[in-house]
Amino acid sequence: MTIKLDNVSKTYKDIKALDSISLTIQQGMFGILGPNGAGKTTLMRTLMALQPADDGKIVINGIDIEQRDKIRECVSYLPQEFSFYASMTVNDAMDYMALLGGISNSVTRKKLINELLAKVNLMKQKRNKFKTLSGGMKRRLGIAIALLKDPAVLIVDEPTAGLDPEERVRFRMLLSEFAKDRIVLLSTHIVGDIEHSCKHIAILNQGKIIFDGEQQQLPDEAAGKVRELEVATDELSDIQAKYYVVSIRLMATGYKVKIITDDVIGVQVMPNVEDAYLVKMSAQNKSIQFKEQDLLC
Ligand SMILES: Nc1ncnc2c1ncn2[C@@H]1O[C@H](COP(=O)(O)OP(=O)(O)OP(=O)(O)O)[C@@H](O)[C@H]1O
Repeated sequence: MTIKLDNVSKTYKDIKALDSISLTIQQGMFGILGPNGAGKTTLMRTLMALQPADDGKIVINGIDIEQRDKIRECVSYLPQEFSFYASMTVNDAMDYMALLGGISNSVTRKKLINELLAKVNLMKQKRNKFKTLSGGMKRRLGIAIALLKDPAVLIVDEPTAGLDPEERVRFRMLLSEFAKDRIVLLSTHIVGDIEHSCKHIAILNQGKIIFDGEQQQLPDEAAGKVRELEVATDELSDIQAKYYVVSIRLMATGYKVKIITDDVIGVQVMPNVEDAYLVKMSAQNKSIQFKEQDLLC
């Protein structure tokens, strides 16, 4: 079970959304991490054969991406915003999608639907209308629908967007379960989405792969570049202006600030995965500004 991309490029007018991407993705969970505009959606759409690349070669499980119908048979996609007919019940939604997918035998459909709803823990909600489901339940229904055709590849966009912490954990565990016998590709800009579930990750930035490997390599590569210092309240803005700030924690007096730098200042700390990701990004894109919600205040 493999996805192989070889020098894949895609340009929209003057924007190179994918720039000579080469990747090999094996069975299990694989994370594609990158900021907004990195090219993640373009990559996902290309892998689903929804749009062609301009250059390069993609082969999924031995099938060339040019064989679109065959590719669509083995690749399923769960979008970030999964929506359905509001008044349709969970069971009817599954039945409708199974019928559309060509499962004409009603006994086969019923058995499959029950199996999948049990797997995603939605049996109790079987007769509930879509509009009454929580965000997490909707996403779990989305997964059950995506699995109807038993795809070899499941692509999930921003897996935990809008979910509460408990649902996030449950959803990640569910995806890990489904990755035991298929490729589950997670596309996200949130490190936490892939941190505990994906052994292998690729970081995409401005259409280029800037890291491809085991997640645990990342902190090692960033070692020596992250430092922590305590600053008084009136010094904070100077530090923010001078350094690439990763996080800010409010202390009894002032703040504890984590920065990316080669300067010998404060104390050196071992980077976590998120710090290491930001070290990579800072090396690529010096002008990135972090939004306030990205910082721990
Ligand atoms: N149809 C299009 N026409 C023109 N430019 C596009 C089109 N689709 C995407 N782009 C541009 O290509 C680049 C990559 O976009 P893409 O949506 O693939 O990134 P992304 O990583 O998915 O971002 P986000 O997380 O914000 O969805 C961006 O600069 C975007 O503006």
